[in-house]
Amino acid sequence: MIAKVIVDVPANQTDRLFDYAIPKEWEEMIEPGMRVVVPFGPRKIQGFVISVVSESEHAKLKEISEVKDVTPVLTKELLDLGFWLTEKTLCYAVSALQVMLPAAMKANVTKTVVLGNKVNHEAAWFRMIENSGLKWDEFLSHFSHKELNRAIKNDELEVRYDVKEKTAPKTILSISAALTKDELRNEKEKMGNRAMKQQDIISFFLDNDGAISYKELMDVLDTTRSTIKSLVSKAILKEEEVELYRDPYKGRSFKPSEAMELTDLQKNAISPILESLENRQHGTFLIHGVTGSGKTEIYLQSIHRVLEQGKEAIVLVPEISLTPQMVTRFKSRFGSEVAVLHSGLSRGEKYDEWRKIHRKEVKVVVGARSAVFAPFTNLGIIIIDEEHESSYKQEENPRYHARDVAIKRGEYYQCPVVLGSATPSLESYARASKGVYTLIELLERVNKQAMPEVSIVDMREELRSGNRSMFSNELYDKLKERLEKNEQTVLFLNRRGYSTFVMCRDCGFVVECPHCDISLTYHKMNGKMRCHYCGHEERFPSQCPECESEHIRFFGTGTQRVEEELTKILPEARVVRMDVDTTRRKGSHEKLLNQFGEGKADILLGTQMIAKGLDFPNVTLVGVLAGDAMLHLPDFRASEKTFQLLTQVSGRAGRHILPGEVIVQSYTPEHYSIEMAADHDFQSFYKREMVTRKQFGYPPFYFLAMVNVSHEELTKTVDVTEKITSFLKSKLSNASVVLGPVASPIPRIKDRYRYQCMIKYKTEPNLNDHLKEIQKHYSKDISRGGLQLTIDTQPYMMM
Ligand SMILES: Nc1ncnc2c1ncn2[C@@H]1O[C@H](COP(=O)(O)OP(=O)(O)OP(=O)(O)O)[C@@H](O)[C@H]1O
Ligand SMILES: [Zn+2]
Ligand SMILES: [Zn+2]
Repeated sequence: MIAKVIVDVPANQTDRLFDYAIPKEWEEMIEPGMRVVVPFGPRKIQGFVISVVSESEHAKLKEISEVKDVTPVLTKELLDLGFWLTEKTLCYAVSALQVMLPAAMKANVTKTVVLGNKVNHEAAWFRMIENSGLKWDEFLSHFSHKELNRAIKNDELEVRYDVKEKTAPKTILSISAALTKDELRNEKEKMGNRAMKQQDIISFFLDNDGAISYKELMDVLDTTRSTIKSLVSKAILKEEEVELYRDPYKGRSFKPSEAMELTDLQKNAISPILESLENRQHGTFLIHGVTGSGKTEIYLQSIHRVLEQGKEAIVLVPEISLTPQMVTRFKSRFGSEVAVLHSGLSRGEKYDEWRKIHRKEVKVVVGARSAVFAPFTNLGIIIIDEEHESSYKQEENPRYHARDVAIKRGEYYQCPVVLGSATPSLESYARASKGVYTLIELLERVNKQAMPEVSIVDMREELRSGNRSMFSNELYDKLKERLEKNEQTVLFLNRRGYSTFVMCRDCGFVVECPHCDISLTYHKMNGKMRCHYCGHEERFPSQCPECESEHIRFFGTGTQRVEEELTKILPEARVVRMDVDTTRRKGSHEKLLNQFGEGKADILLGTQMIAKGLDFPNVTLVGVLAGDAMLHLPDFRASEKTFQLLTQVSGRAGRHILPGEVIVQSYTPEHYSIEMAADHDFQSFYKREMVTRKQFGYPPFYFLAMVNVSHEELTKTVDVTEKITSFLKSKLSNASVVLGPVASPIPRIKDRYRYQCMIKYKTEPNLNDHLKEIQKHYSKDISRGGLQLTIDTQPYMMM
């Protein structure tokens, strides 16, 4: 028998099926979707079996050297999905297959440079490599890529690959009874009144079933390892390795929650979803539900129905709203049926959660983007909460959008896909308006609480009237009022585009990264300036490098500075600060939130990560310090993002009995995205923004594709982008627009220049073929490492 295998070498030349002979002893065993190790040139690499056939057109085949799995890790459905992804996102098949598996299952290939067939004693590396070879990275720290390539071509050097598994399941030595209960009773009687300690242990196994670890048994019975061992040696008990799951939620109990009686609005909203479930028919539903309208309860009750049908559910939640609060809502409703997948888990923990799904030990998975690939085989529903979030798009290969994958899987399983948001993306809302998706509206909050009152403060006015602080008078007064009334405030600072850059007050010089064209950010913690793109660090200069003035200062408003100012103007306020710095440690996110939730703080100050999902009854004021910070990003979605963010943040106030109030500070208060967010007016925003999109030819009126080129040499970068642009212009119809070559908004990162070419089109049936041709044409330049080319068929990052 022959296995057709996709090998783990992401390169143009290897992006196809290779035939391998299956050794006799494995013929029964090998199935599509299993991982194998195969010889490939001089090395051994990992691969995926795609199909098993009886004949090959090639005469002499190498044999598979190792089988890594006992059961397939990818089902037929997922294998097909992988090839669909490959077509759609123009990635290598192996990247598409790999993205569906936890990182721990990726082969860890170590590369070693060893001597080739032609020995060159003169070469500078000869002595260093002679005996055992040199690790790839080490070699390249001494010699250049060019030298390496030349030597490989001349057969003087070779690269050896070794496959190593990254994470093995964790096991623990456990004890269980080796005999039936009757036999155990017999053994115990035989002991008479000797060996009482051993009899205690036997009694324990008479009362309990299953296995228990040595440690636990020793603790419970206050006995010793040797006492237990003696029973093992008499074959009364037996030892076995039991797989242990690294459960990140271990030891925490979740109060069980009951389904709530749905409001009439919720009942209307859920009914088309339930109908789709009963009819076993796929449909995509967009729930446009204002913040606090009870969308989550609808998700929970839909899932409940799915479980009753004996099926499984996937719930996608953006990484930053995958808060302990969110997880608790699912765990307390569905208990141990729930697996959680998010980036806060260690590699091993993710692997364990994945295996629970793979072995059908859970029926619900709650997770970030990649959870859309959960290896269920009887899916009943896929839910995407906060569907507008751009984190559902993966920004590395394969550049997929979780929404597309969800719909593809929903079609396969003939099950509903539910998208939910208070601020749907323009793309989804347009599709719902056209009837491609079913629109479900939920425009009132549960219990009809009013939407919070939003007032916009013009910060230019504040400045004119002499207030130089980052708090407007109005926000200050309201903060003080909340302190007096013992109510809580959420203060939101959008740090993106608002970080602390360093500038000379005399000449206006801004300190930039020497490798990337962006300014360095000042970090108070260590007094250094740091580049957010490449990590480059510098000491804070004592004088301006340009004019030597001593008036060089940091500007902008990081959360640290806000906190400092708060303690100055409101010394009695207890502040919890949540940002990347304070939540780096595992569990700190949860701890800070609990602290706030238990009323141990008056103000929760934070970045994006506090913008959504949080639900605290005592929060009556939300302050947005810089409402327009995102508005001026070079991104056609800037207004949409601003609207979404302001709406989400405002949604944190007055969700329960106490009414809420929101203050948005802005330097451009008249911008429609700010005004309409303040009015909670999604419809008007949608209409207004659609006009702009139509006018400038952006989604959802046009499709986009983006080609990004980067190289260390500027001329090469421009030259390649130029060629690509004119190639596409010659191939595409006149109705399509090809823009470029232009420098990317960040024109240089890590010493590499960046140019782009953007394609706007309505129909281009052959676009992907043309793009593939480009990929193929430059594949040599790419594999030599000089040129980077990324093609995105659905771009979200314009930078
Ligand atoms: N039928 C119901 N009866 C009583 N309370 C409800 C009901 N449905 C939801 N709630 C409560 O209303 C609050 C808001 O609901 P939920 O969090 O589900 O809204 P949401 O639309 O998901 O909000 P957001 O988009 O802002 O996160 C929650 O505290 C929830 O427990
Ligand atoms: Zn200066
Ligand atoms: Zn840099």
